[in-house]
Amino acid sequence: MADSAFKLVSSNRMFGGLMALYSHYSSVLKCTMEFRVFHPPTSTESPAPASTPVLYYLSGLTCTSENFATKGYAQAAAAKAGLALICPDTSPRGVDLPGEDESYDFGSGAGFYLNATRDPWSQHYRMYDYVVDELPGVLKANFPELAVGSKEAIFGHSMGGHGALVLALSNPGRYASASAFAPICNPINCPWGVKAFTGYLGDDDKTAWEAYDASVLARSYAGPKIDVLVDQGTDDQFLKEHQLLPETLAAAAAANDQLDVELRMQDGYDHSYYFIATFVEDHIAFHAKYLL
Ligand SMILES: N[C@@H](CCC(=O)N[C@@H](CSC=O)C(=O)NCC(=O)O)C(=O)O
Repeated sequence: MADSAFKLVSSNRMFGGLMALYSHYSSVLKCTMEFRVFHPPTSTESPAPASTPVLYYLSGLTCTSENFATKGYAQAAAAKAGLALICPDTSPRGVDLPGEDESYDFGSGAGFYLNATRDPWSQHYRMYDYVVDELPGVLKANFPELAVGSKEAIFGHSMGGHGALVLALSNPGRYASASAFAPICNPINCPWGVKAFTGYLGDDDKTAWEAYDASVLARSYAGPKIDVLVDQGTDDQFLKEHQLLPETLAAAAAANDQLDVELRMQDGYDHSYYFIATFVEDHIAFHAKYLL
């Protein structure tokens, strides 16, 4: 086994809080993983047990935990609101599976926040369990001031928006709110999703895919009422390529009273971190309403 110790890799003071990078051995993914945490000033200055609400951010294809930390512009708003931002990586790393690094939309950097059932991927690619269970356990053990398990919300971008919506809708009551920037809303019907789900889950039983499709989950969601905010740029190349399908999610949610999805079409914005940075403050304020 690789070095299993939980470690602080680096830390920088930012807006009165701390932007930190950690590493640990994941027994779910069977590899060493990195994740970043923005600790707001309230949590570094007066760390009362379970007092700091936690907002998970799931990144998109090709990302690590770094993209959002360096290009998301979320820390000022999170510092002001007193929310901790948790940024996991997007896949297992360095596990050396054949074909893992051949394409940007499958394998490394493209874990799709699911539990693979097909060999060899099922040995390592279990990002759903990692984000829902293992990582919160690591946070709880190392940062007692974080309100893990009591005040949590989730958001993400593109593949990470898909992850945020799926995790929120398949764990009713766990996350106080969910939001997304340009999420993949109906992966069972888009090229990215079909490729990933075929590889990770196989195509013998496509009903198994539905557990990881936000639009399917939105139709049947029966948990406590949850509000969801989605921002989508109108000039997003992947929207035009029918990878994102926000209209399918909106239609599914419209038929379900337990779910309030606000889909905001943002004129002229693309799929990039410039778009995310523009609206991230709105998303932090949205989650703060439910977490504070
Ligand atoms: N072909 C491109 C596609 C990668 C890309 O655009 N990734 C997006 C997320 S797309 C859906 O999950 C991203 O966030 N990229 C990182 C960034 O910092 O912009 C490529 O390989 O670059």
